[in-house]
Amino acid sequence: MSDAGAAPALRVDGLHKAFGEHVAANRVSLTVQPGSFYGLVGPNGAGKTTTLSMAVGLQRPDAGRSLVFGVDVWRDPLAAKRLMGVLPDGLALPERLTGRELLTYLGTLSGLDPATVERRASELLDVMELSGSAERTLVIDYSTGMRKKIGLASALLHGPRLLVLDEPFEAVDPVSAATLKNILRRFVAGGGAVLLSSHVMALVEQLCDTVAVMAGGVVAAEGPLDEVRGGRTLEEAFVELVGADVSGGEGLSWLGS
Ligand SMILES: Nc1ncnc2c1ncn2[C@@H]1O[C@H](COP(=O)(O)OP(=O)(O)OP(=O)(O)O)[C@@H](O)[C@H]1O
Repeated sequence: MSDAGAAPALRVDGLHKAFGEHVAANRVSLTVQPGSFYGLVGPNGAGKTTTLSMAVGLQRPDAGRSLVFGVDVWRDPLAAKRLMGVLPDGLALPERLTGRELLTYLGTLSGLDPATVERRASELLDVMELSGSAERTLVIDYSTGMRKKIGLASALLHGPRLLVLDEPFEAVDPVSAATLKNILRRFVAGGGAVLLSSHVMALVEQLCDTVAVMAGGVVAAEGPLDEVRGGRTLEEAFVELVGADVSGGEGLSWLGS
């Protein structure tokens, strides 16, 4: 293992993935520093999920590598996984468990002692507002927002130093979103690094210090938020960078007639 103290929290280097003729991620390189809140934005189909899933070791790249605090995700997956917490897109959770049972199961699997698992599970369930009556609910009966919250609790349970979160705020109500934002800010203030993808520019502007804009499988811009915005809103910069046609649906004459 290399010196984890000196290395970036995440270094993605030339990650490439094609599905048949279609290149979903084209030699993508990104660097997330410790203590950084990093936002990955891009239109639908830009390659964000493909990039994140390769970066964390869930999808094997055709080329390139991913290092978590200097540890190669594909060469040393166990060491890399100890350092990161992941909230994948379309998270598949064991569903016939309650939230507490799920955390207990995952905490035990990750090698934590039972007392630590119980203490952390209780704290996480409280903070995520999944204690009380929600504790008796099976994950299969959770709403989408509750799934995101238990997914984030699962990602935090083993005390990672890097969080990689694919659309963590999707379908989360505003009160829960405020709670999640506070948890993530605290995590970053404590020296952790967060990489998240989102479609919500306002949220990325509010939370992130560094952003990357992806379009058509390539990184169109990466850098400090203010640099990428260049005096505009992130949304304006985004539209310009991805060359989007922001038409108002002029063809839809039957709408509103
Ligand atoms: N397993 C797969 N098989 C075939 N094509 C795929 C597969 N996964 C992704 N793609 C294609 O790769 C491209 C990038 O998809 P990806 O899900 O990475 O984009 P995204 O930026 O996360 O999009 P969204 O914001 O809509 O979630 C899309 O054109 C998608 O159809």
